[in-house]
Amino acid sequence: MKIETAKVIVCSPGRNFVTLKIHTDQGVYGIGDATLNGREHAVVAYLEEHVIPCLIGMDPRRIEDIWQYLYRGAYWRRGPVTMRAIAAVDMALWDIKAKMAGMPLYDLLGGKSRDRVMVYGHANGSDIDETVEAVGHYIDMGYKAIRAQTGVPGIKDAYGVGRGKLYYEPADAALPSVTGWETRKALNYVPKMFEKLRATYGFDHHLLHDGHHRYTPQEAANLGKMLEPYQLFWLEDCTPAENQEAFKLVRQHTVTPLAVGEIFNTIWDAKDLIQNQLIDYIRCTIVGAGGITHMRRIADLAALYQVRTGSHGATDLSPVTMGCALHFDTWVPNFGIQEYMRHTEETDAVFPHDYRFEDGHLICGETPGHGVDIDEDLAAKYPYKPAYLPVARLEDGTMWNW
Ligand SMILES: O=C(O)[C@@H](O)[C@@H](O)[C@H](O)[C@H](O)CO
Ligand SMILES: [Mg+2]
Repeated sequence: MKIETAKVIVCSPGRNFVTLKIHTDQGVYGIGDATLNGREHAVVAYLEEHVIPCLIGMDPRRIEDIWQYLYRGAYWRRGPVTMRAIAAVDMALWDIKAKMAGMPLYDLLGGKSRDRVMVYGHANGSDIDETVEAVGHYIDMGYKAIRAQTGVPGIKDAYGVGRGKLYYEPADAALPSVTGWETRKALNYVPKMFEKLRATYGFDHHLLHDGHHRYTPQEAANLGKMLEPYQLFWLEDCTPAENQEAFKLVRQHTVTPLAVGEIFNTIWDAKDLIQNQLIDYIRCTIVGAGGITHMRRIADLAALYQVRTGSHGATDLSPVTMGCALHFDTWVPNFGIQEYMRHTEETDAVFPHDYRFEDGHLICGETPGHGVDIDEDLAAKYPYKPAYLPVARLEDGTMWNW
């Protein structure tokens, strides 16, 4: 069996997506997600110029060997561009293998460990009252777990506050928009939001919060400690994780569960955090961390240390990643939770899929493969539009972490 052709499809049905489609000489094709929000064309070039020419003629059944070839063979290994390109190839090859086997991907991975996958949605508002109302909207939609983010008085465009009710798209401008940040103001306001949320809705629902890399380790420890009475499911990205050691300081001061990893792209980014049990959930994604092949390694390492998966699932991860993630989540023994920021109807039309939302959970389909396809004719109607993620500056103009 041979890879006959492969092509990259770039489209923008509501937001930009990069999709790799691999055709084999047996008439079966597979697709993979290669979207890197705000840097899409870097991955397009990597795939078209440096990966696809090597793939032609390879045996698509040799998923592991192709993964090792693309990882070790690049010499310049790791990084978000390289690993997203490898992920797209990997997803497409697993899609092909499952189609050839006539089984849904979760079956090929080892079968179901659960029938459905608990997800969390994004509730946000310009202030505490608006966010409390938004959380109520998610509870009414049946969510068991809800992330809550609020605007903060005195901070321009604080992280996580969307423009619409259900959809939130941070990549909002043809050049990076400038947002503000001031940690002290956030530390004085965020705990009040969770106090109001628990007072309003009690403790029956999981509440989550994303620190989005904004705090120093000491500030993150302070926030984690202040949130303890509200029993969060997790505090995410509480401090930048390049220095994995930093989480020791946070862990010493708080029992609020910690989650990190959406910007990680290999197991090496997470190894010390997991082995030293500095986190409770690993947020790596199939598109961000080298595909299903590498995500299995990350999940298996995490399982040794009782760390559970909590994969990133923002709108900038295409339905192809969501489809693969749901099959993975249905199989993986140490599953925690799956983020699910709903895609727009335009996006869902370009990427027909068989997963469905029900009672606060997602259920993957039974179609052979990962259950997601791309309508190329419809995709062509949505040309790429440059869109950057914002940047963040402190009040004195210092560049900060968006
Ligand atoms: O946890 C999350 O969902 C966020 O961190 C993301 O929405 C993140 O801001 C975007 O994926 C960036 O493209
Ligand atoms: Mg996040």
